[in-house]
Amino acid sequence: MSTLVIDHLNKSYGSLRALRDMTFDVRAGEIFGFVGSNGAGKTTTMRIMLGVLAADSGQVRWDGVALDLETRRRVGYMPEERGLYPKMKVGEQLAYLARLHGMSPAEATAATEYWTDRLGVGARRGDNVEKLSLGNQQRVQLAAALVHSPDILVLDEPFSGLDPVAVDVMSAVLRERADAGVPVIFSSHQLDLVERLCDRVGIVRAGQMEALGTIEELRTTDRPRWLLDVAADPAAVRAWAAALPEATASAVPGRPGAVVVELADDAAGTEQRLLAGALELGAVREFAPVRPTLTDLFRHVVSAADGDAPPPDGDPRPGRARAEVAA
Ligand SMILES: Nc1ncnc2c1ncn2[C@@H]1O[C@H](COP(=O)(O)OP(=O)(O)OP(=O)(O)O)[C@@H](O)[C@H]1O
Repeated sequence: MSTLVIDHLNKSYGSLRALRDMTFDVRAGEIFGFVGSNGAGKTTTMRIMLGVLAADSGQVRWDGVALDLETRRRVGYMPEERGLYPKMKVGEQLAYLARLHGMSPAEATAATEYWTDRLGVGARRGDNVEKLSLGNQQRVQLAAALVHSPDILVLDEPFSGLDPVAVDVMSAVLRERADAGVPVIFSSHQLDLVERLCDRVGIVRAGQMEALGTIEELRTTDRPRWLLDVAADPAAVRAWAAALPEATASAVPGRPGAVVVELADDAAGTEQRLLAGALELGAVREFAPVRPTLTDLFRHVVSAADGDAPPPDGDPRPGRARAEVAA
């Protein structure tokens, strides 16, 4: 099984450093979610992966070998700027793209029919692309990325503008391709979707990979947070929580008897002592770990940001979440 390795990519546009040692990998059979704020460098990275843009330094390898023209023909790419010919018929266009990738006319026709049907635009094969709604054009664009049975999938915001049914179809297709051993990477700002779909996630900021890992790894913290809802005088609960040693407490809006306590460490039994302390105040209505969502993690990573400006060299960026640091 082959891994796609993005190895220390650097890229500047004039004086703007768009990528700074961008490093991660996408493994065969996984769906990798590539997230980051606007201008963080996702499209630049993907364009370099496709060879439509050259890196200043660094390399993209597949199966241990630098991506060459031949390997790039085996990539299914969905560019952010999209790339369909508006005045060409959907079916003809897809068959043409399949032929460009070396399929026979019969194979190209069969693949075109399969993917347009699968993506719900089979009835539009005879229409010019420009006649389709934006969402349907997007489905055709995904068909264009898939029609030649690629060994690698690189998709720039494939879900933007899709209705929920199309999102489900697209999600199922990506999972199916990954299950067939294809490394799949896509960028998205729809973090709930990324959280649901991806095996691993990379959060990019200012051209650099800031946090990398499974959602589970990224959510794991050495400062666990617990929600406590106690049937007692809210002021007493808050005072008790504020006085806890080595912990930070915050109120929960709309829930007077509840507090969220962030523990200083995850030493065994700490949370049980917390619970025991709360029980001395009154009956505990709820006691549960508070786990960050991908959106929380994203905010945390990106909150250190000041627009697109890269951090100064050596800046430790307090609080950065990094489950796995790419070598
Ligand atoms: N052709 C270009 N010339 C000059 N600057 C560019 C060019 N392309 C991108 N940039 C800049 O490089 C940085 C990275 O842009 P990129 O498009 O890779 O970000 P992105 O993460 O894909 O953003 P978005 O989520 O908004 O699509 C941005 O500051 C952008 O303005």
